[in-house]
Amino acid sequence: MSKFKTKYLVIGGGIAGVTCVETLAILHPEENLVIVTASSLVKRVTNVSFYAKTVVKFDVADTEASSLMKIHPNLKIVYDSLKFLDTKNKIALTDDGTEVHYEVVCVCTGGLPKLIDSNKSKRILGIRDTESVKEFQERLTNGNRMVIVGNGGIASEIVHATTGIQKVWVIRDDYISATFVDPGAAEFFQNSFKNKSNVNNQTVLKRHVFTEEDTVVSLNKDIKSAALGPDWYKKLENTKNESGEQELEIIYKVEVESVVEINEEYALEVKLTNGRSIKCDFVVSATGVEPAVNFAWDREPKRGPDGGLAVNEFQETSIKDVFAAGDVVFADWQTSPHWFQLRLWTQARQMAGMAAKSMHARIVNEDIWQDFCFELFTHCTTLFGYRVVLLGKYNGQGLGRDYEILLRTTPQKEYIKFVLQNGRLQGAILIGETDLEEMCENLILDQIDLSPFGDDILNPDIDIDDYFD
Ligand SMILES: Cc1cc2nc3c(=O)[nH]c(=O)nc-3n(C[C@H](O)[C@H](O)[C@H](O)COP(=O)(O)OP(=O)(O)OC[C@H]3O[C@@H](n4cnc5c(N)ncnc54)[C@H](O)[C@@H]3O)c2cc1C
Ligand SMILES: NC(=O)C1=CN([C@@H]2O[C@H](COP(=O)(O)OP(=O)(O)OC[C@H]3O[C@@H](n4cnc5c(N)ncnc54)[C@H](OP(=O)(O)O)[C@@H]3O)[C@@H](O)[C@H]2O)C=CC1
Repeated sequence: MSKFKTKYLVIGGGIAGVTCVETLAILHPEENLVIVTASSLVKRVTNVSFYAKTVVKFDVADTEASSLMKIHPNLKIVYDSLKFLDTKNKIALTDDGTEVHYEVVCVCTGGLPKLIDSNKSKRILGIRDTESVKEFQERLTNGNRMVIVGNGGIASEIVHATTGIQKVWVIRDDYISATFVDPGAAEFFQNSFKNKSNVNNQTVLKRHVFTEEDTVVSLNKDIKSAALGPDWYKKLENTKNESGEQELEIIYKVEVESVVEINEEYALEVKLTNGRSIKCDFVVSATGVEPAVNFAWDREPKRGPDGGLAVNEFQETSIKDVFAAGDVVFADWQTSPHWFQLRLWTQARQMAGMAAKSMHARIVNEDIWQDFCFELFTHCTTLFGYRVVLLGKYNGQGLGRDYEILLRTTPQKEYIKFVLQNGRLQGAILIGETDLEEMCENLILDQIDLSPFGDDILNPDIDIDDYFD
């Protein structure tokens, strides 16, 4: 049994754990730091580019955990899983019996896919790490029909990236990609992938006083490695069943009632709440994540309603000197009006940077303030081949019924939505190469009254940046 003594301890080698190590390497390189990671490959952020002060795009790369020693001279890596955290005596115990005595610890154990009907069949797949993608690729190569359940990031990416297989996409909303966009943007995406050659590219600009009800109008119209990163689905592009048919059917406003294994041409029968049944080779359950608090404690910390470790604005749990960051966390502070939690790379990175600063401040006995990045929700991603930037309350989240939406859309080129309340910008969806990120960031953060500008704010013939220079 090995024993280590350290000031700083980090648990988990995902983006949160590694960012915490990297930040501590800058803040306190002369102190000892131990990372306990269940996987020898860890995630590192690379190619960071700033679209605005808080709008950051980056790549994520798998790297050997040992490479972290280059950035932190006093780092010790324990390749094992945390089994028990004794927070009174400040000892972390791993599966193989290693004891790490720490002063401050940061728990970054991530999340696990939350599957529908997970006990019933091995053919219900969740996507989280490299191993689960390999299994998915095998099923894709040999399958003829899959059912995709869920309407968030993973489902949208799978629908876009897979070919040569029939896809039945089962969603409980009445428009696609509801986690990230609104019905209008969903229509923009669908028109792009349905009718590439037959689109009138005229720009349409309109203002509409929306209520929340309007925004849902039918369009008819056991963790072993870290979560994947932004470009994971590119691996799927070369995985095809050459003899398979390419076909997509979207079934709106239904849920899965049951999934039964059958012994017929297809191995599964999926029954839906609308009475329909679909036979398929496998199901992808892209139905969200749950926090992975997969170890025991001497005393239970406060948890959020989703089971995540509740943390304050300094990323500290209800147990002193126990910090947490990333998907395992529930943000339990009074958030700023334009920020909310979504389990994303960006937030794992931001929370881990904050946790590292707080841990360092505790050790050196300094005061600290919450980082500026928590002032504004930002997410930069790619959906259906388009750059998508989401800012603030981009879907009117929590604004009640009293807000306006200003839209500008040019089919196949861009979709821009401003969410305004009392004439002030509260959020925005920017799809395509709009170049509006910085202006929107400033307008939301400064809460400038935009009523004098009317619809000119989004008039394509006017350079709106000039107004605010
Ligand atoms: C398919 C997919 C695509 C995604 N795409 C995007 C995207 O495009 N943009 C975006 O912003 N976000 C994306 N996300 C979300 C993003 O990956 C997560 O929000 C982020 O990875 C969370 O990082 P984390 O470090 O908190 O957790 P994880 O990445 O899950 O890392 C947790 C780490 O802890 C380790 N661990 C767990 N338990 C223990 C234990 N007991 N002891 C020791 N180690 C342990 C694990 O091995 C792992 O290394 C995607 C997620 C998935 C699944
Ligand atoms: N490009 C990006 O930024 C990407 C980000 N990610 C992140 O990775 C994580 C995992 O992605 P994903 O699994 O897509 O999770 P998301 O949280 O993005 O989406 C989950 C979806 O599943 C739906 N859902 C939940 N339970 C059920 C159920 N029982 N039946 C039917 N639908 C259900 C949710 O609906 P409802 O909202 O109604 O609960 C929601 O539409 C998320 O944190 C996500 O943000 C993943 C891929 C890409």
